[in-house]
Amino acid sequence: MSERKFFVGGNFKMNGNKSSLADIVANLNKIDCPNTDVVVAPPSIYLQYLSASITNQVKVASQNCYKVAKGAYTGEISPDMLKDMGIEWVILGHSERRHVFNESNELIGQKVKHAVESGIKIIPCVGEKLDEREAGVTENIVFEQMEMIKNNVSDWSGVVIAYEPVWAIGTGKTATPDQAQEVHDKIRKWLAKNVSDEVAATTRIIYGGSVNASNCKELAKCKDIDGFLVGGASLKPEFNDIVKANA
Ligand SMILES: O=C(CO)COP(=O)(O)O
Repeated sequence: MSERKFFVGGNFKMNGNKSSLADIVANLNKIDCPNTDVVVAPPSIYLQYLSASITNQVKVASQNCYKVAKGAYTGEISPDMLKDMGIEWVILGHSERRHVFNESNELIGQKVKHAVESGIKIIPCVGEKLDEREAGVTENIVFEQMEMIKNNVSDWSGVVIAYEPVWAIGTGKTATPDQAQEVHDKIRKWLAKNVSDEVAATTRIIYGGSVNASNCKELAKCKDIDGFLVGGASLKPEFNDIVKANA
């Protein structure tokens, strides 16, 4: 049994409105899972709405933030602002940020650095595209992304790594438990070699990509899968079952 606390994140992406989020919150408020960290990330305009209406231990995360504290950066929000509003977590480097909004590995590194230094907890995401997996370079891509994260993390205690193979996101094509475990194991060994044995042993590595109530239990059995980052299914009542995947 891993000593790492199970972690389940829900990434709502650009979905939801006051009415649907009220239903989602009613569902989230039924979660009673002290042995699991649960963190949900609504669109930023609803961060406050969610954090004000959640009544249990579920935490709220931003889906993104910028690399400096304040200034002339129209449309951006900073880790300081998130903290000011009581938000403790931020997702960084999600594949949609990387591939839809062309965020470079370098920019993600800068965001990671600033967020960690600002004292906010981060969920940096890594993962290969389909052509990269097919070309046999999954490891190179993931390690390159990990290198950028490592170079910018001064304190690993508030870091949860999300492995999200791009080909599995929103496609219904989940990585098999073996496929996911193989990459999680490689990331953990990479952390041992490049950071420290302690960081490798204690850092949660969560899987994302078409996780749902039917496939989560098998994935959760894998030794190096410490939880999930859930997209589509986090908008549905089945999210509560995913939270209990390791029970
Ligand atoms: O991108 C994801 C979570 O961040 C995964 O999305 P889906 O669960 O919809 O595939």
